[in-house]
Amino acid sequence: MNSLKPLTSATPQDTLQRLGETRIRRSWERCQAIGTVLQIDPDPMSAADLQTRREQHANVLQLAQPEIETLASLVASAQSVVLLADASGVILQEAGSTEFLRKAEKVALQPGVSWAESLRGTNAIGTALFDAAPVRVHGSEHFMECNRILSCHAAPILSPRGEVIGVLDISSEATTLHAYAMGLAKICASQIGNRVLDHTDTRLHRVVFQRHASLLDSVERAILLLEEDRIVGANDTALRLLDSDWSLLDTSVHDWLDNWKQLDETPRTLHTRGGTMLYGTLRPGRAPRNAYSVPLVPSKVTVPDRQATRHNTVLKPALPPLADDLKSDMQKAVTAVNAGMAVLLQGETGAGKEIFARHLHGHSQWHQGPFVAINCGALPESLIESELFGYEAGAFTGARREGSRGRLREAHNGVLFLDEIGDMPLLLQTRLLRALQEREVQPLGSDKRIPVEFGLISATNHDLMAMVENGSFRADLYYRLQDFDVHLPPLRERPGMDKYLCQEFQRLGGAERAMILTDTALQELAGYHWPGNYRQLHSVLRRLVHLHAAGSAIKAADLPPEIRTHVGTVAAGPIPPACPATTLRGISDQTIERAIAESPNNISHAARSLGVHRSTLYRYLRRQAATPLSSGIAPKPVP
Ligand SMILES: Nc1ncnc2c1ncn2[C@@H]1O[C@H](COP(=O)(O)OP(=O)(O)OP(=O)(O)O)[C@@H](O)[C@H]1O
Repeated sequence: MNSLKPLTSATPQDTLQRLGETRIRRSWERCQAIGTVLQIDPDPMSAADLQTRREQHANVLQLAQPEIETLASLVASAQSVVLLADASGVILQEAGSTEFLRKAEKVALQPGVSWAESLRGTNAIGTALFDAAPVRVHGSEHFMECNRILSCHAAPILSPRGEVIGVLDISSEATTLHAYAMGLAKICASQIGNRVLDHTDTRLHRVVFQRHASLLDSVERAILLLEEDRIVGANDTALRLLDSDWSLLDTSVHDWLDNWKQLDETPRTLHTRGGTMLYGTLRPGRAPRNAYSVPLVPSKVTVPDRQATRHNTVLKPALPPLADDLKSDMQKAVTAVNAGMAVLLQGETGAGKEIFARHLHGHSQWHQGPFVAINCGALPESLIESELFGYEAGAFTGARREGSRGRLREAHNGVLFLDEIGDMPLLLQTRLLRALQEREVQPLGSDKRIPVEFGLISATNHDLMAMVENGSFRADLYYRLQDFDVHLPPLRERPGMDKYLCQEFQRLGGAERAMILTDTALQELAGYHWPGNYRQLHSVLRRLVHLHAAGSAIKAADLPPEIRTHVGTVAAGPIPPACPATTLRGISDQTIERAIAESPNNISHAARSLGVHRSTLYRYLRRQAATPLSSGIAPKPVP
C-alpha cells in the first residue's frame, strides 16, 4: 500500500479555481490538508474480512438487491458498474459491465477497498459520505490523478433516523458521461431507504403521504414512522413536504399534520401545519413499542409488485396484458424512463411495441400526462415537420388559420412515442435530434423556442444499427434514442403457445359461439411462425371464429392458406431468424395480391387481414411500383 506523493502539476491551483464554490472544491481543500495520507494503491481486505463486513451489513445488502440487479442490467450495456459501499466507504458489492469491472480494479474500485475521502481523495463514494448528499465526480474532478479515468455518481442511503447507512454508486470511464446516471443513483438510493423504512419494526405506525394520491405507492412517497404519535423515523421526501429537517424526529406528529388520526388504508386528504393539502394513508402498527432503537430487522424481504398494483388503477382496461416474460423488462424500462433515459423498443411488426409503450407510460411518472404516438412511417414527408414541431398561423399555404401546437408540445408532461422511427427521413432526423437534445421546440415560421418535457419512447422493426452503418440513420440520433433498449420477442417465442392460442380463440368469440379448435388445427397454429405476430394472430383467429358456423370444431383444413402452406416448411427445418426489416416476409405475393383484391380501395383493411401494419403494406406497394401487381390494383398515394 503506497501513500500519495505531494500532488503534482496535474492538480494545480487553477483546477481548484475552475471548480468554483462547489462541493468538489470544498472536498479538494479537505484533501489538500491531508494529502500525504492518501492511499494511491490500496490492497483490498482479505476475503474473510470482507465476508464478516458483508454479514454486518446483511440487512442493507439484502434490501438493496432489487435495485442493484435492476441497475446492473441497465448500466452494463453502457460499460458501467454499480457499487454498494458501507457507511465507512468500504465497497461491499459490485455488479455490471465485466469489462469495466476489470478496468476499475486497476484503481482498486472493487469490493474490500475503502473509498473514504480521507483515504482516496475526492471521489463520489467518499464525498457523498462526507457530505451525506448525492455527488457526481467526473474525470479530473478526482483529487488523485490515478482515479481520473473514472466518472462516478453516488447517492447516500439513509436510515429512518437520517444516518447514512451506505452509499450507492454508478461508475464508468471518464470518456463517457452518462447524463442519467446521477438521477438513477438518487432514485435507487431513495428506493432502498424506503424499503429499509418499510421493513423496520412492523409494530410502528406508518403514515405515507404526497401531494397527489397517485404518488402514494411511488418512490416519491413521503413516509413517517410513528410510535403512538411520536415521529421515530422518516424519509427525505417527508422532511421536504413538511418543510423540516431531521430535528422533527421525536416530536409529535400533531405538530406537523392535521387530521392524521382520521387516516386509514384508503387515501384521504390531510393538511400540513402550513395548510398545504396532501393525500395520505395510515398503516397501523401491530402494537406500540417503547422505543425505536431496535436494529433494522427486515421482517421478510420481498420485492413489492408495485407495477401490478398500479396497472390496475392506472391503465385502461382495453390494454392487453403483457406476457410474463416481459415483466422484468417493463420494470427496468420504468426505472429508465423515470430517470430521464430514452427507451427504444425493437421487435418485429405486431410484436406489441406500442402496447409495451402504453404500459410503460401507465407505470411511469408521466402517467398523468398524455401519451402522444406519432407514426413516423405513415406521415408523408412533407407533413412530418409541421406535425412534429407545429407552426405559426399562416406559416405556409394550407396551414390552419390558428396555427398548430405540434405533437412534441402536445406530449409535454407526458410520453412521446415515436413509432417506426427508422422511417424518419434523414433531414428531419437532424431537427428531431436538436429538439430532443435541447428539449425545446421551434414551430415553423416562428423564432420562439418553447421548452418541452416528456418521457421518450421510440419503436422500430428495422435494424437501426445496420441503418446507422449504411448511412440511412444518424448515429447521434440513434444513441440519443437508445439509452435503454428492449427487444420485444416475436409471438412464436412466447412460452405456452398452445394454451395462449386456445385462450385467445375463446376470448375472440370462440366461447360465445361454442366453437373449439381441434388438436391438429391447434398444432399447426402453434407451429406457424407468425411473421405478423399478435396482429396477424388476432386477425386469423377472428376470421376462424366468424367464417365458420357456430358450434363447429375448427380442423387443420379450415386454416387459412398462408398457415397451411407453411406447415411443411416449418416442420422441415428451424424457423428462419427474425428479420425485422422485411415484415411481409413469409407471406407470398399471391396472398398479398388476394388480400388487396378482396379489399378494393381499402389498404388498411387489406393490411389488417394480412396481419401487418398499413405502412408496411404501403412500403411493399412502393417497392412493387416498378412491376405492378397482376391484379392491376394500383396503390393509392400514401396519405
Ligand atoms: N401481449 C399482447 N397480447 C395481446 N395482444 C397484443 C399483445 N401485444 C400486442 N397485441 C395486439 O397486437 C396488435 C399489434 O400490437 P402493437 O401495435 O403494439 O405492435 P407493434 O409492434 O407496435 O407493431 P408495428 O411495428 O407494426 O407498429 C394490437 O392490436 C395489439 O392490441
